[in-house]
Amino acid sequence: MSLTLQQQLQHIIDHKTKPLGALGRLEEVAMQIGLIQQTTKPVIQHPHIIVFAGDHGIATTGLVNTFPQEVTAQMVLNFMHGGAAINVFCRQHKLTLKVVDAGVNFDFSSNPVDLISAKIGYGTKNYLNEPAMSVAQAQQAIDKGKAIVAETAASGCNCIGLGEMGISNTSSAALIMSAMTGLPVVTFTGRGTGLNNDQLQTKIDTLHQVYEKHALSELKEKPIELLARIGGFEIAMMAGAYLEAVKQKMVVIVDGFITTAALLIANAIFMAEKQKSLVSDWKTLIDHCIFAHTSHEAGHEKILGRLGVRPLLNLSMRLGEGTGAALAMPLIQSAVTFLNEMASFESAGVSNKE
Ligand SMILES: Cc1cc2ncn([C@H]3O[C@H](COP(=O)(O)O)[C@@H](O)[C@H]3O)c2cc1C
Ligand SMILES: O=C(O)c1cccnc1
Repeated sequence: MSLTLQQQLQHIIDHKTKPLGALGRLEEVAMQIGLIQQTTKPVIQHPHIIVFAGDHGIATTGLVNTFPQEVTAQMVLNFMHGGAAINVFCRQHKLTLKVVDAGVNFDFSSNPVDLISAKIGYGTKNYLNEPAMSVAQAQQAIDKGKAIVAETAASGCNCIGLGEMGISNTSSAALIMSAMTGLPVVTFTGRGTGLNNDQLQTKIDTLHQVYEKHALSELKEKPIELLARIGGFEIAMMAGAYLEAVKQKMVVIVDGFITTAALLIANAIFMAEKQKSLVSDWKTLIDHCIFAHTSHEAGHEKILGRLGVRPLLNLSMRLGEGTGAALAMPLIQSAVTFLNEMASFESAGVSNKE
């Protein structure tokens, strides 16, 4: 009887010159990548980090954030000039970094920078008063995210980490997690970029109000409507990016808190399409994802538990930008390298256990 791919991979891993299971989580990652690429000899080619930036209308109220909205645009320029944390880690690990203007409240046209322009609008509307965007805009952002990843795949990349920049986007992420799980919004409301206790309470009260106003508890199975009410352009674009990356059979690395919220949206879209059998040959979106790290932001651990996944790292980081994904990349490359290059007991003439 012929072995399944999973059995073949397990056999190769178990016959490397090491005690059984001694490479721990790296063995799981090697197996996962082999299954994603449907081969016993997987490769990581031209790994990319793509950072999506967008502004949030709620940021202008100061009720949920400490930093002003302008910081989003300022950080995009910092990315372009190579000075942010994500630039440093991408340079260190030889990752290609792309930055996308998904909807920043700034006109970058006079800046001669290598920025992918995909602006859906100059920031979302303030969802305390009205929906953040139209359903058409949410859909447009998803489609744009798909197109950007399709282009990246066509350039020869088969491994991608997504990152984001958008002042106040921990609030959208918290609302999405709450709507998707049915758990109270307070479970997912954290200090973001550094709120003190009083400011945190104001954020919790504000988001609770938003949750009720937009009846978010009814939108668990309407991810695009949910995005339209309280999303961000960068979150919607990342959701599209995840969908396309999985379709392209890329290895997908999930960064932190906000990127996980975008993944929840993508997964809900995926499940709806699966039910309509539009994607019958796919398994689940989550199977294609390697979770880089547990963010320090409140609730990330809980949502990861709900998804049944265990990230590779826990460094108490709470930055975003794709930094956790960039740091996980060398581990992912090591998983593939040991699978391809390590000798087996047979080839090295090393005696295996009796
Ligand atoms: C200088 C600076 C650089 C950042 N890089 C990522 N974020 C992170 O913090 C923001 C979300 O936190 P909140 O919801 O509390 O505003 C996002 O832009 C996220 O990527 C940053 C935030 C700041 C201030
Ligand atoms: O983990 C994240 O993605 C995160 C946490 C706090 C602020 N910005 C991003």
